[in-house]
Amino acid sequence: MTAVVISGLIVGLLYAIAGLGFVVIYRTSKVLNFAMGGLGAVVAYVASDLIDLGLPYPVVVLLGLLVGGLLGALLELAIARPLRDRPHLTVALATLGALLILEGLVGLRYGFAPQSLAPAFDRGVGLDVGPISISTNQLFVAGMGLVATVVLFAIVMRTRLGLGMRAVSSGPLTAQLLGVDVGRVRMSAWILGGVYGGLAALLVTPLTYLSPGSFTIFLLTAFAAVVLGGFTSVIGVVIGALVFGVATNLLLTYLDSSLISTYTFLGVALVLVLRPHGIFGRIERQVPEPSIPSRRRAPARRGARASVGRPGSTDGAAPAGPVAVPARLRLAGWAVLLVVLLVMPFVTDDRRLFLLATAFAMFVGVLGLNVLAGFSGQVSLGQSAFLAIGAYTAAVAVDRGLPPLVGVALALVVGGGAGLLLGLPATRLSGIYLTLLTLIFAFALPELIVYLKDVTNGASGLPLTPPEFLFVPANMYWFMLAAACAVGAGVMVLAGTRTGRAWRAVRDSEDGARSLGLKPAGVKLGAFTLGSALAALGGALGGLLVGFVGPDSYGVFVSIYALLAVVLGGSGSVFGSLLGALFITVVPDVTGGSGIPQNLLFGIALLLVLFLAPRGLAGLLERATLAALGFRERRAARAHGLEIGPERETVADPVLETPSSSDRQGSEALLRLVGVSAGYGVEPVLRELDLTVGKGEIVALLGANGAGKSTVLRTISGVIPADSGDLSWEGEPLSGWPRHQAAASARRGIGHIPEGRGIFPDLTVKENLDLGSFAAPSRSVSPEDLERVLGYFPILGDRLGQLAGTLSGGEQQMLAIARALLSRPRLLMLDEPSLGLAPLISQQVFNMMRTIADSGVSILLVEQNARASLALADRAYVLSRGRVVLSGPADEVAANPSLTGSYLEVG
Ligand SMILES: Nc1ncnc2c1ncn2[C@@H]1O[C@H](COP(=O)(O)OP(=O)(O)OP(=O)(O)O)[C@@H](O)[C@H]1O
Repeated sequence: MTAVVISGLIVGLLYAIAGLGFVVIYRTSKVLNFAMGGLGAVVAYVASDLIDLGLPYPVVVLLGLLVGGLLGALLELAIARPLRDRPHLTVALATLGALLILEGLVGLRYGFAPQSLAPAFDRGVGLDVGPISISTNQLFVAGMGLVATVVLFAIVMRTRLGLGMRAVSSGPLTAQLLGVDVGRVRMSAWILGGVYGGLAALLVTPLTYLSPGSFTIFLLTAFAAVVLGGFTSVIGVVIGALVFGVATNLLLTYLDSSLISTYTFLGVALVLVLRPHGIFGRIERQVPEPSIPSRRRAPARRGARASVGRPGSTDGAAPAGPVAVPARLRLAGWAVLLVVLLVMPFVTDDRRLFLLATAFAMFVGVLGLNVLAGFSGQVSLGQSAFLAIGAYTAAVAVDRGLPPLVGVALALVVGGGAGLLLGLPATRLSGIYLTLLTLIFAFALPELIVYLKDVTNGASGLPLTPPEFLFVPANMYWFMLAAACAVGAGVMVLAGTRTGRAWRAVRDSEDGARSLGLKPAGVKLGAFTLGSALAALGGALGGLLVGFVGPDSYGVFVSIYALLAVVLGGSGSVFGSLLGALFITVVPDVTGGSGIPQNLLFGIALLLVLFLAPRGLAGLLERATLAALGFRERRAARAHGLEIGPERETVADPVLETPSSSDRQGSEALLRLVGVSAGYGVEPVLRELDLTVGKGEIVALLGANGAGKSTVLRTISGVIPADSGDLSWEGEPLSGWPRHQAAASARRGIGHIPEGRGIFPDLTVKENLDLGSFAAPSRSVSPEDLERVLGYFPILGDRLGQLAGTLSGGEQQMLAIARALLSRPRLLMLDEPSLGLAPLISQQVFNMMRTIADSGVSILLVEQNARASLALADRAYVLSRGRVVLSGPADEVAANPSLTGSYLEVG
């Protein structure tokens, strides 16, 4: 028993190392890095080469870690960075593409046959404790595991980089405003993740075997262990991995070891149902931040909004698309396709017909996954299991004497039932937890099939002989085509109904869907059930084609290929599913003899699509057809009565008084904006704005809701770029600063406390204050600085060890100001500092601003309490629809009769 626990702990440490690599990247970039499996494979093969060269083992390990780190950096540069403005799922899929490429390349270089990697030490006994003996290699693995865990814990909890990582994890924009170089932090995390992935591969491979895909299989199990523990903390990951390692070892020893994945699945399902964020995890609290659309995306989004749910959009509405395809054209496209498919049996040979029939069966399964992932936003990796359920249902039915077609019909029903059962817990989970549960299900099912050998004939499989008329290849083709047409048309019709709209509403925003009166869990469960039923049908059809079903045909990689087909073809598109299914069926057939690994081709295709054609091959084809027919975006949109981009504002801007000419003078100006226009999409929010802040001045920025006040602050601190005009800081242009503009401006002395304060709730008060050091001139917070700032806010001194999320609203505001002051800003911009504060606390905050200004720091204040801010300020600007309509000394602005009521209530 003790020996089992000890070896379980060692396996657990291995899971922990791999898991830490995952988590460090996930926390900072919100990307599930599937490419880690390929990275580990490269490291292990390089190590094997180096050992063959006769290098000493420590050198091999060091070089292996170096390769891991370099690959981590490469993945960040090539995938995470260019795709950083795209949804996290897209980036995760891109890492899946990278995984396939890395595995393919490794296979090309070293072959796919399993090999062994020598362990660091031989397996001789290293330690005898009573009856238990631990091998030297086990001791080595345990030692490395412990060191790796402690080192990562120290980095995350005790270093400046770790503090930056934790800040980026819960509020990347806010971290930037504090001077954290988010790009550099993320790069460091990917390097660290690569090193940990490499280390895990070096330690695991000698215990198992070496093949291009072996480390990926280990990683997927490690992933289960990590999510079980809780994805949010280093300690949670380690404890979860250890518990998982010991539990699976105990199960392997004392229960039937052939059902290990099934037990794992049941255990994980139970934990996730009871604790949806893992045993030790909790929901990571995020700093509320505005979502800033990237420039490139903005127009496409408008297009997407215009095209979703369009009547006549028979394809069930692609998720995004700048061009709305006229319904007639779409119908004509389908008609042409149908004609081509109908003439196929008369123009091609039996082999090709069989290939196409296979693609149609695959299409049914892929469309099932598209209903789940593309239409309703649930990424499942369990599709292979449902394909297996369908194939086996039909085969068992035939085995019991039922006609094959009845078996196929039963597959649909049983698949739907199984989907309903798994969906009940799964659809209540969000994001990666749903993916995880379905992934483990996919692992467990082939094993369960072998175990239930009385019914399934175990590893030998079962025949699934089709009815006699299907022995003729052309008949098989017609049959599969008819099934594909029926399913495709059914999903298209459904996508255009209330149900389809509900899927898309839940996919786009669960909260939004709830506000429309929908129940997201029910909608998702419906989609999950349908998706599973279609997968099972696809599985049964596939079984009929081959005439046989066996457990080996339904590994997890089949799920990955199905997901690949969805994305390649076009997520949320029926036509896309057909193209995707054709791609994954036909391409391997065409390239089979070339010696190029299939994964390499799939990976390259996936990356190309994700980078160049986010709507998949279907979108690409659609665009090409429209271009060939002379459609242009705006013309196509107008043909549908749609408008791309908002109407230009026609209401004249009321001008109270021309801005004071002193704005354009003021040689002592610290900050100067001249003719600045800026915004978030196509239309500017700020229009030709002039504004200055002098040294030591308090300037108030007033205006009604939506006038653009926060946008002015965001433009100054570089959160959004100015479209035109000049911004200068002490006479130097602001735009000349490096890329991470917000971090750069913080370091140059522009402090920006955003609306909502930007406090990191899961960091302590002291850690929040330490973040002030990132933009400080000395890049550190000296004890004197801390004492000076705590002198302003003594209450914070008593709360240094407390989590900032537990502070009162007033204390949080004080913390935000104190943190900003620690970076020694020369201009402090505050956005609604009194929002939600009791009058007395508000007054204290205002008094503090006066003291700060008296110490030489300029203040630009956006404040809803106009009377209080005018009383405090030296000068004021009044904004309306992004233009300055009144400016001057604060008392003159306050006295202006047209101010009251027109733009804001003074007082
Ligand atoms: N993150 C964003 N993405 C897209 N548009 C935005 C974003 N933030 C603001 N806007 C738009 O810019 C305009 C100005 O908003 P802004 O928040 O600057 O106004 P404000 O004067 O600060 O208003 P409030 O007092 O209500 O905060 C509004 O029309 C708003 O819809």
